[in-house]
Amino acid sequence: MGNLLSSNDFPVQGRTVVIAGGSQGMGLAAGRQLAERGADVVIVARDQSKLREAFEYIRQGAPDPQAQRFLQISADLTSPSESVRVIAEVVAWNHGHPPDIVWCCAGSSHPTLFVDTPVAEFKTQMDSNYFTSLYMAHATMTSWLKIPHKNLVDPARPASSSLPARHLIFTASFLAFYSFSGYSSYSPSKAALRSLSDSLSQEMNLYSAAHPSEPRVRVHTVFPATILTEAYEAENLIKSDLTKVLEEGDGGQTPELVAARSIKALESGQELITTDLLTGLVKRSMLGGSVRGGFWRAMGDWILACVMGLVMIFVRDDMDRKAKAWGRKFGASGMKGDGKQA
Ligand SMILES: NC(=O)C1=CN([C@@H]2O[C@H](COP(=O)(O)OP(=O)(O)OC[C@H]3O[C@@H](n4cnc5c(N)ncnc54)[C@H](OP(=O)(O)O)[C@@H]3O)[C@@H](O)[C@H]2O)C=CC1
Ligand SMILES: CCCCCCCCCCCCCCCC(=O)[C@@H](N)CO
Repeated sequence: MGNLLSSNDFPVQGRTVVIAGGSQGMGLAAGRQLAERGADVVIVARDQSKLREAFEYIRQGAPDPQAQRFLQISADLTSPSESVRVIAEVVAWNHGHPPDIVWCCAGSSHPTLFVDTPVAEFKTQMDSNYFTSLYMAHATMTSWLKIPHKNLVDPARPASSSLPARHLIFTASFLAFYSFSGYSSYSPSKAALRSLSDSLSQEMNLYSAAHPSEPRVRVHTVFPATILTEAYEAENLIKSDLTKVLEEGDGGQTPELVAARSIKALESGQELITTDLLTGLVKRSMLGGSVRGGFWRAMGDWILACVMGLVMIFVRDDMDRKAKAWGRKFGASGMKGDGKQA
């Protein structure tokens, strides 16, 4: 609430939101804030007891607990058939209607140096970060876009949809724009999400033109920097000291702040969303042909891109120097002291 009605591109009151990875961290914070805005919220994750706790926390945020509905579904989203089941359960629960908004927050990180990373982990990371989102996107898009022919020729339907748009939201990372030592198993999965997001958002033009009476589908990706969650504390236990030094310029944000800024950006219609200044700047050096959201925003991005194109040369150079100095001082493990991992 609190938004000018006319300028809100992301109305959620009375709408159904699915949050994949909604049982903790950023997904949980987003679920709670959307419930506070009047949405019906479905959370999906693997661990049942965390889901139960999260369900209660989200439900308690609802301003209208009589009217608003909530659902928890336990599923491992690295399996494509599980994503199909999740959407089918949501459709059945939602009186035969697909969800209006699907936000993919599931993911994990294993920030060890390349040769210190068990080789199986590279696939695990793609599964956990990229494929969980891709499978959810595929199941969701199928429910939205495979429209029965009879609906298309219904003369009672308006030629141009006045219904609010549907939204598919991915969660990537700062590291999708600029990666560095320690993130070789994680960053590629997040960069792939950005590429998927660009492909899908372009493809949606086809559907909005072919099915003008259906709600438009919008695709967004959020790129958080450090989020101060339990997962972040856990990743720091295996993270090399070198990686910690390289990222020490980023103080981190609470999951609540990341969720709040993401929702605000969605309300203002942004497609590639950053929630902190640093990532916003680095994004400008990497936008390429991604959607900017209007002429003036594009011009602002272009000016910042000139500046950031130069700044990133020095950012990279500085990190290269730090890595070399580290190697000379501590050897190749990336750890301080005798080079043995703690
Ligand atoms: N923390 C950070 O510093 C940053 C995180 N990110 C990204 O933001 C997102 C949220 O991060 P954060 O809040 O820290 O993460 P958390 O680990 O706190 O939460 C992850 C959520 O996803 C669920 N999940 C994980 N794997 C699966 C799976 N295979 N199937 C179903 N559910 C799954 C978890 O529940 P369960 O384990 O029970 O399944 C949990 O609900 C992630 O995609 C992360 O990569 C981006 C930038 C920085
Ligand atoms: C003006 C431009 C200056 C740029 C300086 C670069 C400073 C480094 C910021 C590092 C941020 C790292 C976030 C990682 C988040 C993440 O996804 C992981 N926590 C998951 O494992």
